[in-house]
Amino acid sequence: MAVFKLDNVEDLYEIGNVLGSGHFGQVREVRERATGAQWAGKFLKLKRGAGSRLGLERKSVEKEVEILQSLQHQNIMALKDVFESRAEVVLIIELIKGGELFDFIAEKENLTETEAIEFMKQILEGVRYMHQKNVGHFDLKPENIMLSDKHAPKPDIKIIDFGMAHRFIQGEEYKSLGGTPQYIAPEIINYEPLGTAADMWSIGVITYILLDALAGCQFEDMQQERAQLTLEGKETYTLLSGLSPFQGETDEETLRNIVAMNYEFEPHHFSQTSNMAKDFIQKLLVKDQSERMTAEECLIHPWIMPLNRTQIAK
Ligand SMILES: COc1cc(-c2ccc3ncc(-c4cccc([C@@H](O)NCCN(C)C)c4)n3n2)ccc1O
Repeated sequence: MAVFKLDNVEDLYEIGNVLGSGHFGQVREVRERATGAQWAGKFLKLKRGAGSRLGLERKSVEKEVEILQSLQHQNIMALKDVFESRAEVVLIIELIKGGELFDFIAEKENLTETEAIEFMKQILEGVRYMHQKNVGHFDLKPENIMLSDKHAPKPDIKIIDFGMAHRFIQGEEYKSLGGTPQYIAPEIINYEPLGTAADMWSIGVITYILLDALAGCQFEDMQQERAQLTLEGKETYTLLSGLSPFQGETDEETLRNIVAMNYEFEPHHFSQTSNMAKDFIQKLLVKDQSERMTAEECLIHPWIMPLNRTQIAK
C-alpha cells in the first residue's frame, strides 16, 4: 500500500481559492508557506467504508499517484507531493495558469492552422511520452488540455487529469467503460480489450474540434444554429468544447454514431481546412485500433511534419 505524507497539509501549504471541481474532486490554489510558491492542490475524498457510495477507493487514488510519479514531461502536469489526512488525499501539483486550450482558441480571433499544428505537436509529444511508458490516459478531451501561460509567445501545453489513466503490464488485458462519450473510442463502447490506441482516437476527435473552431466555426452560423436549437427547446452545445464529430442529441445517439463511424467534414465548417489535416484526422478515426496512427506516426505525418509549408495549402 502506498504511503502518503501524514503531515497536516495546512502546516505546509496555505489553502486558497477553488479553481475547479468535477468527478476528480476539487482543485484549489495552494501557497507553499516555506517558499511562497504557488501550486495547485487536488483534494480527493476517500470512501469512509466499504459500503460508502461517496468518495474514491484508496486503491484508485494510489493508482493515479503511482502513474503521476512515473511521468516527468514538460507537456504533462507535474506532481510534487501527496498528503493524506483522515478521509482525504491531497495531490500537490504544478499550478497551470493559462486555462483550457479551447478557451484560449475561443478568445483568439485568427488562430491559424500552423498555430494549431504547434499545439497538436505538444499534445502528441506528451501522449507519445506516456505511451512509451505504457501509460494510457483514457480521458483525453479539450477540457484536459491546458496552457501553462496563455500570454506567453508560445504557450506550453499541459495534459491534466490522470484519474482514468492505466499502466499496461505485459500480457495483461485491460477493459474499461469510463470516459466522456464524445471522445471515447469504439472499442471502449464495445467493452473490448484496450490499448494506448484508444487515446489516439480521442486525439482525432480533439483535432476535428480544434479545426472546426479554427474555421471560426462560422461563428454567426453557430449562433444561428444555437438560436434555432434554443427556439426548438433543444440543448445547445458550448461552441468549442463539445461539438465532437459524433455529437448526438443524447449520449446514446453519440455512442451509436461512434460505433457506426457516422461523421463527416461538414463543408461549411471545413471548407478552409487543408486536405492534409483531414487526412490526419481520418487516419486516427479508424475503427480497427490496430490500424490507427500511433503518437509516433502522428508526429511524422505530413500535416504535422510537412516537407514544406506549402504542403498544407489546399
Ligand atoms: C491531478 O489531476 C488533476 C489536476 C488538475 C489540475 C492540475 C493543475 C492545475 N492548475 C490549474 C488547474 C485548474 C484551473 C482551473 C480549472 C481546473 C479544473 O477544474 N478544470 C480543468 C479541466 N477539468 C475538466 C479537469 C483546473 N489545475 N488543474 C485538474 C484535474 C485533475 O484531475
